[in-house]
Amino acid sequence: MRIIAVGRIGRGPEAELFARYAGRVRPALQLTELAEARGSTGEIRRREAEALLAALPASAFAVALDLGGSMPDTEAFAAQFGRWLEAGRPVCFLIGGAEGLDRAVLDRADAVLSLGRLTWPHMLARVMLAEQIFRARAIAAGHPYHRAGRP
Ligand SMILES: C[S@@+](CC[C@H](N)C(=O)[O-])C[C@H]1O[C@@H](n2cnc3c(N)ncnc32)[C@H](O)[C@@H]1O
Repeated sequence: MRIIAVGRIGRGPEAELFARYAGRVRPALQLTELAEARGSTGEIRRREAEALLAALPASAFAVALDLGGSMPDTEAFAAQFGRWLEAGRPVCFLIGGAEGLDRAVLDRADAVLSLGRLTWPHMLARVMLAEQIFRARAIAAGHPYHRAGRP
């Protein structure tokens, strides 16, 4: 499984947090970073869309991260993610840059996932996604990391 994301995380707290969660995921969670494009808002979206789609394997099951996507709870996401993995296509999550994802990416996506109605910086979106992927795999494995329900 792979995250294909616009922007380079460099060093810093976001990189440390991403590594903390991504490093625990099995099978390994790969990261492909793409350069942020320049130009007008439309040009940025279009150029970043071209790069995202070029980095996406033709056989991939593409999951676009977008505010307009479905908003499953953690258990539903874990179940859905398990089915995507079992289907055998490489699962690739796509995260946009500051201007968001172009329509072309959303049209290619096999699923569109929202992390909630709040807009997050793209570097934090990648951290939150990595945590949820780790949590989903922990649920699938029966690992006690996820404590379901309220105390
Ligand atoms: C700063 S946001 C882009 C905001 C942009 N104005 C838009 O409406 O999409 C950068 C990227 O982070 C991801 N992102 C941020 N908040 C998100 C959320 N609540 N749900 C899903 N993805 C989110 C998306 O991939 C988005 O393209």
